Amino acid sequence: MSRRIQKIDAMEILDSRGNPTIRTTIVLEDGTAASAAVPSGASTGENEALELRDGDKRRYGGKGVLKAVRNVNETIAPRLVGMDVTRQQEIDRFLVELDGTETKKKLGANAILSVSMAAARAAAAAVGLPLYAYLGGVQANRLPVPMMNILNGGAHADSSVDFQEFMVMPVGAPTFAEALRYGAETFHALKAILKERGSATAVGDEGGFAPKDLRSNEEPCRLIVEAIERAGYRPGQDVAIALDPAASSFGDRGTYRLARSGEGEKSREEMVELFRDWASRYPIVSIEDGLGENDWEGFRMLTEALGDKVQIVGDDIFVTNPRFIRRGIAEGTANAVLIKLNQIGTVSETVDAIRLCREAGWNYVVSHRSGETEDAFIADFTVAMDGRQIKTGSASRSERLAKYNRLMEIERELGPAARFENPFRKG
Ligand SMILES: C=C(OP(=O)(O)O)C(=O)O
Ligand SMILES: [Mg+2]
Repeated sequence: MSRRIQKIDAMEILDSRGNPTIRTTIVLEDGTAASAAVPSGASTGENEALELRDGDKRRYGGKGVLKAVRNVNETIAPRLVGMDVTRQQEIDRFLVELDGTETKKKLGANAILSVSMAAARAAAAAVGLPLYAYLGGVQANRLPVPMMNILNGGAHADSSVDFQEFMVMPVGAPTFAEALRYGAETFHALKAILKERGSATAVGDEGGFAPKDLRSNEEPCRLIVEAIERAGYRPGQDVAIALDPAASSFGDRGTYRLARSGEGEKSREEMVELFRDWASRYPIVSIEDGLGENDWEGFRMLTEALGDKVQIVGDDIFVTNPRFIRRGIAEGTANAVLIKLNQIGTVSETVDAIRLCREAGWNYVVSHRSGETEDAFIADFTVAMDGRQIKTGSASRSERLAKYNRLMEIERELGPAARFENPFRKG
């Protein structure tokens, strides 16, 4: 059966914020067809690969992606037709070279990634394997612990907190499906607590609650501990807390302005002290982007202060780019990397970023974007990469549940071979 590419067809679709994004379908000579859709961030890192948008204000306020669609259909497609779709690295290298820019700004990282992901999916279908097994081989049998964002702030909601994400991690669950249940029950308990207080229970972009009446950035931690207990779990042992303040959105280079909560300005030293204090009082196991994307010194200080107890994750600072991750490893900037395929723009380069983490003994967390689609690629990708953590929103909003539900399906499919364990347990 021929695994050669016969046709590539991209189109504009909408993401979970109602903004345009791109979906590409690859059809092989043997008739196999597979599609992939690309997500989009709101609190993007300044060094991310470029998401090409039309800029025509008459369509979606300039956010259309027809140029990216055209780049796939008119520039990429004719050159890839006839190629063996299982040659992922060759396809990705070809796409990178065809673009020829550092940030993929010529063709657009959204255009390029849609082809790269669709190729992986078409190849998996052609060889008759689930995507996780195709990309990960026989060892791809570990399910990740979900990081479920149950309270939203910052760039993802009009709530009264500056910090973007307050997540629960069911680290004590025995299986992925049980972890999801612990997380969903904690989400429901938090809803009940917010209702009792008279707070709003509408949700933000990633499906976490977004109340406007919280008076500090710390209050969500207190409420979440209460929710964990009310759901019948032990804070820290069964369900822990992970944070993504996304600090670049409220400061950088050493000064942080906590305006929404009215907590005022903080230096990098004060931010590090805040996290040290919180980590001593709450069951916090992971802090992502506690400092801004250019505050390498602040990151290093936080890692020095807490890195032996808490996972320090770099998102905006590393942008899934091996160049920045290498610097981080050399300088002790963090001990983990957030992995987002569209920050770098091809499947192969994302795998390279993960390989670097593994070699350095760093953790890595595969992540959704705040503007998502129903595409569950990252669920399979996480299992393929033996990723032990996935961050993909709360237990509400179907674009987030598409990933969690796919992981339940994978766990069921793997049967007794499925593994699941607390990524922070020592020894
Ligand atoms: C998922 C995130 O948000 P966005 O997609 O808006 O960058 C994040 O900051 O980790
Ligand atoms: Mg982040």
